Amino acid sequence: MSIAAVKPASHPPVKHGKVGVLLVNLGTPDGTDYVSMRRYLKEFLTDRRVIEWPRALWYPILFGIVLNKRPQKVGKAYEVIWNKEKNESYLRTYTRSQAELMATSFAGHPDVIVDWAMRYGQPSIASRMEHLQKQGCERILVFPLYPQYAAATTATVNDKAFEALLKMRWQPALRTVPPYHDDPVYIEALANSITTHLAGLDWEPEVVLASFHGIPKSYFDKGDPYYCQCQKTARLLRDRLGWSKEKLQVTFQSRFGPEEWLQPYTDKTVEKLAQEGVKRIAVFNPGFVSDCLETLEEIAGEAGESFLHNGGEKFSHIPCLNDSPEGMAVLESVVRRELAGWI
Ligand SMILES: C=CC1=C(C)c2cc3[nH]c(cc4nc(cc5[nH]c(cc1n2)c(C)c5CCC(=O)O)C(CCC(=O)O)=C4C)c(C)c3C=C
Ligand SMILES: [Fe+2]
Ligand SMILES: [Fe+2]
Repeated sequence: MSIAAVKPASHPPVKHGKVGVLLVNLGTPDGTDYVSMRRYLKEFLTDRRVIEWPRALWYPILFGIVLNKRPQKVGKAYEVIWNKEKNESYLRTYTRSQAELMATSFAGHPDVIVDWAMRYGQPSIASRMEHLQKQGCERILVFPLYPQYAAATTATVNDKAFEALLKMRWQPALRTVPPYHDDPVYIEALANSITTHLAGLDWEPEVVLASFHGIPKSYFDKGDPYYCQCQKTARLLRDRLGWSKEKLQVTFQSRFGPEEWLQPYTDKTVEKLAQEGVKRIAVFNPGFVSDCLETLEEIAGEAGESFLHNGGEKFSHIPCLNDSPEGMAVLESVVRRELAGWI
């Protein structure tokens, strides 16, 4: 007997048989004003995967000091790098564009639906998971947009995705994308973006810094593989480019709070290189899929100023892969591999 024969005429139409792909990046405030910034930072900094301190110790500092002062300070920094045309941060602009371009590349697979979400702020992971499920996705691939795994980034995205299933009667099957820090397609795309960018300059850098976002050293001591994966990305890039450890140096940026973070620090290294007489450097951010506050303001802006202020002469920031054809080739090759058996 066929299904059609047993389904009563009154049965509501049910969408099914689709596969969802959900690209997820870190997050972004809705605006640069105090209220939007505070809402965003509160969601971010109450995440136990981000700040692992005991709540009794952290909350008085967070609610007493950080959430009173930081929204204004960081809001001003966001204003400098805000995408005025779209009235949103570039992280949001690039993430949406990546999802749209990926959807185009899956045009030959009408059963695949590509969407995007943010871990903090809007659109939330839960809202997009629910939307995918309602469109008939019985399988969803969640892609935390971080080449190197960290509990503070990858794991918290995955936690949220699984949390969204808690509220669903008809749960889709869920897959999560593993880190791709050593994927040859990713290494090749980075190498090409570096060489293309440097070929466009009328000077050659003495040193190129691969600046990754930092994490507290204590997270590494507890077993986070992030540091090792950053080092492996850099080693593979050195091999590919034929560069020495002195030419391509790894640093860690964006320290937050009083703890020791992964070293060497980007800001201190930039200062030191200039003071030691290095005149020309370039910096790129291999751990960031898209340009954002941390790359545009902290590196292209602040680090550049600091290098020139301390005696350096030439500074260049190499953009992230963003929604470039090379960047999309990386994301698409990872997604196609992880969808194996589903499409
Ligand atoms: C203890 C705090 C933080 C950890 C650990 C951390 C890890 C981490 N973050 C990224 C990527 C991004 N972080 C961004 C902004 C940002 N990060 C923190 C704190 C920690 N990050 C804060 C408080 C902020 C907000 C800005 C500020 O107040 O300084 C962003 C930018 C978002 C944007 O909208 O532009 C990204 C991206 C990684 C990859 C990482 C660990 C590996
Ligand atoms: Fe961060
Ligand atoms: Fe920062």
